[in-house]
Amino acid sequence: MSEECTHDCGSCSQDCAERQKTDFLEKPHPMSSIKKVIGVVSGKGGVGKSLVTSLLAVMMNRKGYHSAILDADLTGPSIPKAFGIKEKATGTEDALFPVTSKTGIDIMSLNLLLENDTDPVVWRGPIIAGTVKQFWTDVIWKDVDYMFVDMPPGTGDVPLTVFQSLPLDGIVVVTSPQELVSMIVAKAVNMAHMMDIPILGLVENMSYVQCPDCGKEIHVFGESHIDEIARREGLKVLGKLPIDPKIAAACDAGEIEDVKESFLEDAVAVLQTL
Ligand SMILES: Nc1ncnc2c1ncn2[C@@H]1O[C@H](COP(=O)(O)OP(=O)(O)OP(=O)(O)O)[C@@H](O)[C@H]1O
Repeated sequence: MSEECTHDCGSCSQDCAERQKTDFLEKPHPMSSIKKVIGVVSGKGGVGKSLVTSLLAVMMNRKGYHSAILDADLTGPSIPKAFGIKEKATGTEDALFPVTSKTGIDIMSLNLLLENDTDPVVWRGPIIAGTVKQFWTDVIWKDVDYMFVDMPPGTGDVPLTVFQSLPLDGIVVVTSPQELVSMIVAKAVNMAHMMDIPILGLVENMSYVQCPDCGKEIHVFGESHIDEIARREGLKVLGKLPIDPKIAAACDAGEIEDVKESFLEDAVAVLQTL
């Protein structure tokens, strides 16, 4: 503690031994039961974060765990479409109920509450962040083994709220080869360290294209550096997903649960150890 200490930790950045930890964690609905909460993050939009969130939920569900998805990407909620969910979420005066997919994955997303899927969400940051918190506090999540939180891209207001309000057991960082991977990964790593949240590992999406004739892997964005970066940061690589027209078609058709390829087996193995 410095001699000038005012005992007001809120206005001081010193990381001294006396520092009081501020706990912003929100309590889930009293009728909820959620064992593990995993955040899926990316440095920028469009790298396939929602796809990886969906595939992780599908694969864990296939292993016999009850999966759920909290879609915190409110301005680009793509989860319901990938699962082909057309119905709307219902609720009572003091609770909301998630919609269950055809294989039993519970999902809450803003698009399940909007009258039209195409309604834009022209809300300011604090309203968006408040809504995400409500998806945690006001939704009854029953007997969930693994909840996957599809985070908005970047390190802005909403990801920060999720990091502070939800008891995350770990995060998975999704990158693509054409990102400035090293810097983006370092940012995510630093943010997670600041928040004391374990990084489970990295997933590289759009890593390569597999030639349908000879099976050769073509690295359209150049050679991947993910292994080298992971080594440098002391992280695991949890999977490399190819660019696959079948995946895009499954997302568009709402049939993500029918994707059988097991690109993320290493991620599943790590999740099972939590
Ligand atoms: N490996 C892949 N092969 C084929 N299509 C893919 C692949 N990864 C993602 N896509 C397609 O790219 C689009 C964007 O993916 P996705 O919504 O998962 O990205 P995102 O990072 O969550 O984006 P945002 O940050 O904007 O929400 C989707 O239509 C998806 O089907």
